[in-house]
Amino acid sequence: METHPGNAGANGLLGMRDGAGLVGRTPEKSVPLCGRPHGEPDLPSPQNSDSPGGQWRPRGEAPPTRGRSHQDSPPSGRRGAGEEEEEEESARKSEVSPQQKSSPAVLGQTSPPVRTDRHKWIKAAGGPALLSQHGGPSRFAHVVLFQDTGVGKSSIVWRFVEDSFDPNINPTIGASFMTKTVQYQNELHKFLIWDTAGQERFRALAPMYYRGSAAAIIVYDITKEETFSTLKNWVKELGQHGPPNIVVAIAGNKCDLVDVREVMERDAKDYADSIHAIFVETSAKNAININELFIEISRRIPSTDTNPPSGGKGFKLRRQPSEPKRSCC
Ligand SMILES: Nc1nc2c(ncn2[C@@H]2O[C@H](COP(=O)(O)OP(=O)(O)OP(=O)(O)O)[C@@H](O)[C@H]2O)c(=O)[nH]1
Repeated sequence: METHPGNAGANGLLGMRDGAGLVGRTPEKSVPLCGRPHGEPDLPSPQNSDSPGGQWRPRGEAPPTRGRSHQDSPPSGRRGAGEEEEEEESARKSEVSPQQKSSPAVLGQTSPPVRTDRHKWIKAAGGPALLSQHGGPSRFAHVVLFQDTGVGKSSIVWRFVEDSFDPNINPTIGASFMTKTVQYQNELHKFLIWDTAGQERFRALAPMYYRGSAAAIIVYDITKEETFSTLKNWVKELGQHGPPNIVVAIAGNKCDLVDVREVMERDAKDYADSIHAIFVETSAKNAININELFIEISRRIPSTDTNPPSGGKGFKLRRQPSEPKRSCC
């Protein structure tokens, strides 16, 4: 089991968060938006996944040791699976909590390497058929998150990887890196996630992160109209300078705060449709549509094998079964 937050500074120092867990079966259809119940959940939550190694803990229990930081260079392009393995091993050498993520002091901290139960876990997840030649997940996807500070990028990633939420999370410095492996159809997909800092002083670093990415999640805060405006600048930049076939996803975060909404869901959806982007309203706080967002990204990233993913056109969004029952939006 692995978990880990961290940061990268403008000087190229970066942190790593690492985790793995199972997300269940294939999404089936589209529609639902934040807070609307949409039938029975079709994806097991992290809590009820059977991930060996105790990746997911019961709610209320203290988080596992989390946070890894290591010193490295930002990505200069997509890397091979073998390099990713090395990257992970390197990252296991030190740890940092999410509360510490902006503290330069933690960047040099180290702790004993954390043992990974990757192979055991993969076997339990589905057997050798899911393994790639090198024994790891069969697909890797670099995903990067962008936007202004405070929209909830880190919280989304933290929710996805660790299924936790920290209301006092610190601003990201530079960027942080985390991983999570999910099952999609008959494969294990490993997400390698760059969470970039939203503060203006780190703006110039963005190209280093999106150049090597297969997908970009541009997050806005539904309670702040200006974040929806800046989102369009990111879309434009990605269109001009990003990888040609990068999958773009737009996430309207904080949909638990619907009472103070400034961005209409319909407007955002229409815009997303106009640029052929994935769209979803999320709540990192209430764990709404976070897994679904990543699963849809996984679905849209072109497969390199001869068996392209099958299934419907959309994906089914749902309220996470692990969440409180109160309505969101
Ligand atoms: N109500 C609510 N608050 C959220 C949600 N997601 C994040 N927040 C809060 O928004 C604030 C900013 O969250 P972050 O995840 O640090 O935002 P960020 O976009 O990563 O910010 P930078 O790291 O500075 O780029 C924190 O106080 C979070 O607790 C959400 O879904 N709902």
